Amino acid sequence: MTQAVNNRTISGKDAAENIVERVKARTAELAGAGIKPGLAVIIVGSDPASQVYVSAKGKKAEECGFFSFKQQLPPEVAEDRLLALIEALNRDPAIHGILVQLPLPSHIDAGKVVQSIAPEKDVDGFHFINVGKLGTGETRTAFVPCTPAGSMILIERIHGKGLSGLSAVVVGRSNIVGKPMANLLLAANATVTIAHSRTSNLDAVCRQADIIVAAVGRPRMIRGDWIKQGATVIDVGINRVLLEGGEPGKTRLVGDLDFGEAAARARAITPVPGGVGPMTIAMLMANTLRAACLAHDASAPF
Ligand SMILES: Nc1nc(=O)c2c([nH]1)NC[C@@H]1CN(c3ccc(C(=O)N[C@@H](CCC(=O)O)C(=O)O)cc3)C=[N+]21
Repeated sequence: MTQAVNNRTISGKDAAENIVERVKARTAELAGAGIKPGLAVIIVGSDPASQVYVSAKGKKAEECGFFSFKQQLPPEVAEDRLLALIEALNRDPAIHGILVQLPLPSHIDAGKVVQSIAPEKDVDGFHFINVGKLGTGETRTAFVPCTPAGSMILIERIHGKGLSGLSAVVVGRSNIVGKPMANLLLAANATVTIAHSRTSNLDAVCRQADIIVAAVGRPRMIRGDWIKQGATVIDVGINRVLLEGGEPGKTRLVGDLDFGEAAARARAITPVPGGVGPMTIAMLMANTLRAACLAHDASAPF
């Protein structure tokens, strides 16, 4: 179901298509030089949402002209077997990007698994080397996590590349979204606040934001009247909720904000679905292309 779209809506779908077109064009050129970007996605267990995301990633990789490899592992797989698979992919010259779908079952140490991925194949940008590069401004060779990287491109669509003089509030402090998002905003010269569920006067903190990035994973957590008039709103939340008044068991996706409430005050706002989600997948393609280019000393468009 699509939301009412107005001229304040930032279409992540359109922006993602634009990136994917550029990835396809460069991939076609590389084919002439015998280079084919390769993406390996590992999924443990059969969580339905994870299955949907992983198949979307594989499909997009094929659409881009990549070599796409998916390894499905049973939920009870031993950590050692997963680490051995990653080790083999680290050595495989046909693979430029490795993604282990999160979350992992609790008997597996997700941190250990993520850190076992070769930093130059870490297209999720979760390895300490890439986290450190982002934090120190070494963005030429860093892999930036896909969701914040995609969110930043949507922000640039509204504000251009520099955010000097603007106040940005990131609500959420995860290693996957909140912290890297704050680093990207800081690198663009915004004045950045990282808020979270234990922030006092969260409403007042949000109200002073020229740019607000909501990444808490709680439906409608951020209210419309917490949005400063004319602010740019990036809704990273992907929450599946029961459809009120609909067939029992039917669900729909909502963000961390009430779209209607926030759209009434925002200058620009991302919808859910069709906002940050498609950008996450597009940036995974961009990162994989970049990994292949870096591996072959070829120039990358990103
Ligand atoms: N190692 C790892 N890397 C990830 O990047 C990663 C992960 N694990 N685990 C799960 C989260 C979630 N994630 C999404 C990607 C695309 C959409 C997306 O395209 N959403 C569509 C809607 C899809 C639908 O209808 O369900 C949209 O917002 O328009 C959503 C969520 C990547 N993740």
